[in-house]
Amino acid sequence: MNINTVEMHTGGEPLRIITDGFPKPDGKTILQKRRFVKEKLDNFRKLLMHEPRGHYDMYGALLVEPDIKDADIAALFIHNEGYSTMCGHAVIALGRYAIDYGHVTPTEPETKVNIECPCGLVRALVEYKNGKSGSVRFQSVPAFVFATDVELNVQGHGKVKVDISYGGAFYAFISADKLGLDLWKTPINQIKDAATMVTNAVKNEVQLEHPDDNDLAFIYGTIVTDGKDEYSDEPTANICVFADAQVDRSPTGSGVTARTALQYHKRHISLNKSRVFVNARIGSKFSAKPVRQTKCGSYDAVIIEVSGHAFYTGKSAFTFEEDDPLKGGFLLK
Ligand SMILES: O=C(O)[C@H]1NCC[C@@H]1O
Repeated sequence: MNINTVEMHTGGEPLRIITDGFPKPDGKTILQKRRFVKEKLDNFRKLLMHEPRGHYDMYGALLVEPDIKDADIAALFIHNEGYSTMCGHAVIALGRYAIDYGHVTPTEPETKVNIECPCGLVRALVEYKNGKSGSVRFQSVPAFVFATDVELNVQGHGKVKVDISYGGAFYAFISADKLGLDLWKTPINQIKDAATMVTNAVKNEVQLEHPDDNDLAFIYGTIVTDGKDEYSDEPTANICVFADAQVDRSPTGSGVTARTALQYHKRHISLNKSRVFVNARIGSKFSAKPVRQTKCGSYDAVIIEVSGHAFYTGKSAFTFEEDDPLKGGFLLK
């Protein structure tokens, strides 16, 4: 058995695009396909995300058949623990990939690439000049604030308040100082542990819901911020800890979507005003702006546009030997 991939990164966050060799999932809709892979093919995720072929913080996209008429490609998102519903850094990479690998015919100066994600259809525009794809901007699914000032009992931190917002996935938001952390100086493992305690508290104490599908209603991660949510021309920093204590090397596209929706809700930013978001440790940047108000069920929602740039890092042809005692992969925690 061989599995071939195209390797990219967006702001330092890896993306392993699985192009062939992965079994075709059953299911009509993308959420049915996501459920099928999660329940019946999860061993393949571990092969490709875990060691020795991957690592604790690996991230991947499995290309599947689209089921939305306007979609050019469709992808499931995989990581160290399972399957996310949205991945902005992956959308930025897949925008380039779709053009460069012939899924979409390029047009200058920008090419439309519609990407079906588990959360819905994400519309990307890929810069294309002189025969080369470049930066990508995408408009995500409706983003909305689920709740603000939610008081939680967080292990090791007592009572803390978080905001919870949806940007294709649900995130808890808290500024680093509220956890006694310094976004730039605190050892990353301490930030990771604290953020994970916040995520666990949300899991234990908050019943999330999403108007479209219950499969979307789970807390994906916690984003620790610099607290600078009032609009400024200066970048604002954050660190996203998601899945099983995985740390995003990018500013987190779905997280920036949710954070911008939160800033818009709090009147810290207005429509078509762009803000720069930076990963506090890597320095990689995305920009984001609210573009129009909408609804998501009964929630007041907003469409957010996120921009960034992805790069190719290689191709892989993975092989597997039946008598390999570690052929299933492993994670060192
Ligand atoms: O950029 C994003 O949205 C993704 N990066 C890793 C965690 C999220 O899925």
